[in-house]
Amino acid sequence: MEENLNLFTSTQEVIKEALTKLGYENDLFELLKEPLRMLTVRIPVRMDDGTIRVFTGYRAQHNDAVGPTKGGVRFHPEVDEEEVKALSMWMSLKCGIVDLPYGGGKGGIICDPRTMSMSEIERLSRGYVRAISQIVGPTKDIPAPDVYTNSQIMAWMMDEYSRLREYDSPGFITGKPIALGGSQGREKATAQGVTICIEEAAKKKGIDIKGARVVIQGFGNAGSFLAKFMNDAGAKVVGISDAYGGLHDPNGLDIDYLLDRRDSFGTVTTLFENTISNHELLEINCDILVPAAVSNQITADNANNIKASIVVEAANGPTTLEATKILTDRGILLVPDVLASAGGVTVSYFEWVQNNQGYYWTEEEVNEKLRKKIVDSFNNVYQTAENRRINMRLAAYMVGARKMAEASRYRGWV
Ligand SMILES: NC(=O)C1=CN([C@@H]2O[C@H](COP(=O)(O)OP(=O)(O)OC[C@H]3O[C@@H](n4cnc5c(N)ncnc54)[C@H](O)[C@@H]3O)[C@@H](O)[C@H]2O)C=CC1
Ligand SMILES: O=C(O)CCC(=O)C(=O)O
Repeated sequence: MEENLNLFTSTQEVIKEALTKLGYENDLFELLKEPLRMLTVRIPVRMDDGTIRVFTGYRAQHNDAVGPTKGGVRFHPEVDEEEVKALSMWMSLKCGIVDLPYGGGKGGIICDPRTMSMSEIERLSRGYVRAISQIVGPTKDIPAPDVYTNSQIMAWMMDEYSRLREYDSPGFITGKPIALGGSQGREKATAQGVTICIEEAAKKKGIDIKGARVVIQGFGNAGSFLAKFMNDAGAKVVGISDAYGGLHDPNGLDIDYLLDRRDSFGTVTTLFENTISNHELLEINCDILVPAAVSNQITADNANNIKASIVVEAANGPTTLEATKILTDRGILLVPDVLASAGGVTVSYFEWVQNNQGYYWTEEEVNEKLRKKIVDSFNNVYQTAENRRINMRLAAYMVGARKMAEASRYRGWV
């Protein structure tokens, strides 16, 4: 039988199983099986050569029973409607796992910013905000960065939204530059969260981070800061990659050099000749493997060849359900995306709180609060998995769905 690579239907499958295990009736699954709202927009952009290109964008709002929806915006040529829907559902689960007063949302635009000028990207970002402005806002739905979007893009989006509303609205979006109300620690937050999950998982597996061999797929916001944190902690980062290929050195790569040379899209391997493929990278001998790029990377085809004892999903959706089963059966500890990558949205929440109160915290305060959230969430999910004898993904979905389910019930929606 063909493996299911559809992120939306495979997410529905696990949500159904989690709700059943939590003892909920099918009406709740009917409510949560897809986003409450899905907006598709067409965004005309004048390109630098004078022509007009019309881009397709999406914003999905999965469930707002707990509070406003929250989640990043992705600029990538492979964005599609079903992926955005699944990403919004994962955001609901993430917010539930780290106990934030949010539901899940997510956005995306089909485009390749690597081939666009800065001013084209700015016009596209502003056009997207105008197109979705009716359904977003600081108390409705709060966007943030994701693949190929960054703090500069958040700044343009915030400026456009503030102009439309005619008042300054820093709480409309998170992941902003510090000068515009961004939070200390947000840029590194996703990698911080992943690092804390690695530390907790390593304790469970009796692995010492110092000297552990680490492979990271993706060298963007999540992957590159993670490489730095692992390197600083004394781990040996033996493999990294970007969209164009990977680098492997069993003696450990020079991470500071690579960080210095990477571009703003997380590309670095194009500077080297002896590269390996992303497929080969995942199968390198190592202790800890971190997919930190795109979805459907560990599948039934390669799950049996993974050498790591711990897989921590910094990316959204990097492992299929069949591969999850194979890895779990092989005794590999898989820390799922909805837990491992929740550091980003956690500090985004802190940023929104700071914007709302107009009072800003130090990086130490942010990091301390982040650590507590992620350690507690890891242990909650781990314990649920142990008690129920289920894998960490299903346990995470159970933990993540509970509050949203209760809130939907209290509101009388089901
Ligand atoms: N930035 C954030 O705060 C958060 C990001 N994530 C997830 O982490 C993952 C990476 O996101 P960011 O680091 O923010 O993005 P980024 O845009 O900063 O970096 C993306 C990296 O992935 C590489 N890449 C792109 N396409 C690839 C492909 N087909 N194969 C292999 N590598 C490829 C790029 O070359 C780059 O190194 C995504 O799945 C994202 O959804 C999850 C939670 C929060
Ligand atoms: O920071 C946020 O609000 C959302 C980050 C995000 O898109 C994600 O966790 O996938």
